[in-house]
Amino acid sequence: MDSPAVELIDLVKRYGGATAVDGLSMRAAAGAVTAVLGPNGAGKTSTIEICEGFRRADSGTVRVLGEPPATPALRPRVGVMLQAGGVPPAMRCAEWLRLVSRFHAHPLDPPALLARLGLAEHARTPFRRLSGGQQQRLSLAAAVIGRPELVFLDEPTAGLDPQARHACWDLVGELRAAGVSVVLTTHHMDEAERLADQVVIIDRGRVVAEGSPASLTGAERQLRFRARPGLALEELLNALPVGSVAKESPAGHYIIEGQVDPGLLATVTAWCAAEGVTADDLRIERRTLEDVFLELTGRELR
Ligand SMILES: Nc1ncnc2c1ncn2[C@@H]1O[C@H](COP(=O)(O)OP(=O)(O)OP(=O)(O)O)[C@@H](O)[C@H]1O
Repeated sequence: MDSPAVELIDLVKRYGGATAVDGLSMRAAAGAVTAVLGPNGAGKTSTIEICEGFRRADSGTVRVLGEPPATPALRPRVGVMLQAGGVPPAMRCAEWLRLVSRFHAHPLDPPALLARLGLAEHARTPFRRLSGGQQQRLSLAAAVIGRPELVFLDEPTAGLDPQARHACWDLVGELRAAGVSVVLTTHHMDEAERLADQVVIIDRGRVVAEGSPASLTGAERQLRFRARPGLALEELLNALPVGSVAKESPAGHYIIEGQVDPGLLATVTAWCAAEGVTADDLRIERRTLEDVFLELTGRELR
């Protein structure tokens, strides 16, 4: 097996008395996109910033491209996009990218990269005058300009408009195609499903699930529909085969799990008709990563 791009064993990070990362172990495969998911405060940024060498672990083993994280030789090999900051406020876009490019032996062309991320017309704009989404894009450009072997992207599409989000996804796809290892965090489950080869879900500083999006969501299908809230699901369940599950989550959104076949579909629609209920958006689909995420991490706010 190829050596992983990132390997963490029993990682622990404490802030005062609070344990943010609590014995976390994971591997990010080389040449793959690994998405680290978790609720607010789960420990994602702490973990990523330890890998980037910006924070120190209290205990555990961290290997980044086979090296301890703060090893100077890693700097040209690893690209980093922070959640915020890192760029001097008065620095103009093009100037910053040119400066960062000088730290690398074979950088991408700064003007071409600016154009690629829709920042060409802001080349002379100081960082502090960029919008939040434009600042994000400049940080993304700086992370990849050195043609790194491994890139850490902490919430790369947070606050981006749909066009910029797609540009970011395209860039991640190209990095992957070029054999670059990508480790990213995101709160967008659709983004993880679309981009990631491997998903690691963490909660309260520990890994609660990992695998490919398809292995996490499974092959089972569900029947979903929308209708007025509060339907008598116990009655519907009586009409369904034993072992079926019917739930309302959130209010007015219904999910039927079990042997989803023509018989089940007919039973549900007949029951709805008898109840005088129109089942809107009736569809059969696989569980989404968001379903799995909520099942594993719960619904309470963090
Ligand atoms: N510098 C710090 N000092 C004290 N506590 C911190 C510090 N950084 C993070 N924490 C705490 O550690 C926990 C994990 O934070 P972290 O930023 O790693 O989570 P996260 O999963 O990245 O969250 P989010 O999705 O909100 O970005 C949180 O409870 C947070 O309040």
